[in-house]
Amino acid sequence: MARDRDWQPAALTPDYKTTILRSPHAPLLHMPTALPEETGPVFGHDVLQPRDDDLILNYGAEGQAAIGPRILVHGVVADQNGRPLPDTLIEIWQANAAGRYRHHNDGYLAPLDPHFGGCGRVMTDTHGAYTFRTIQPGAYPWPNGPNAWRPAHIHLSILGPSFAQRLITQFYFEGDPLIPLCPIVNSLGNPAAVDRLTARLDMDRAVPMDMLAYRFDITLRGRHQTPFENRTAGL
Ligand SMILES: O=C(O)c1ccc(O)c(O)c1
Repeated sequence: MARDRDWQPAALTPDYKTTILRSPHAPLLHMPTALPEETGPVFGHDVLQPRDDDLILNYGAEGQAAIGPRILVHGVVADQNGRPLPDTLIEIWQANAAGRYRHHNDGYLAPLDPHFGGCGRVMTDTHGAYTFRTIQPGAYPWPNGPNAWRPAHIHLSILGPSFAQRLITQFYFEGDPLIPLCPIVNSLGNPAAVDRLTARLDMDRAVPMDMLAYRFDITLRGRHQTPFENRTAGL
């Protein structure tokens, strides 16, 4: 099924300032893929380490949990026909509870957490389902305007069976008042597309006395497809 480019964020959205310089200024070229991109490399369960799906514990010293609200995130990855996709690699990266990334380019004054790395990986199971544990990220300021703040979000990369099959996106948390103020969110022209990037509180999967749960389903292509992050929408 062809990608619906009107559903995806436009590459040039001037309110999101970095798109002005980096969006394509010439018409896109169609580059058909060939066997090398369509057949590999194949990622298997052997790429995962035991705590890759547990961002609460996978970075700190043994037994030291990261600081912040503990959450479980889960969902199903499905294709354009709603068929669940097993053995799909999901990579995760995010800021810590204070809104700071463990990255040398992040100069925000909020502290790093010595026990939080902010990266993880998980494979979908035979039912296309995934689950990981993490810390709810904080909102953070960014240099898009005098007082611009990103809503709390978690980045995901979903890799299909070959390199050319990749969806990179970021999801938000239901009820966050910063969502409608964000120019990156608003580069999605359609409220239904914003809805597709909003994880829902899921009390059925919350773990009593431990953590809340959020559900975020991912659909590749089709009418209800999960939108890309703006910076990859041109791909
Ligand atoms: O592309 C950017 O400029 C940009 C800035 C801040 C973010 O949180 C982000 O996801 C992208």
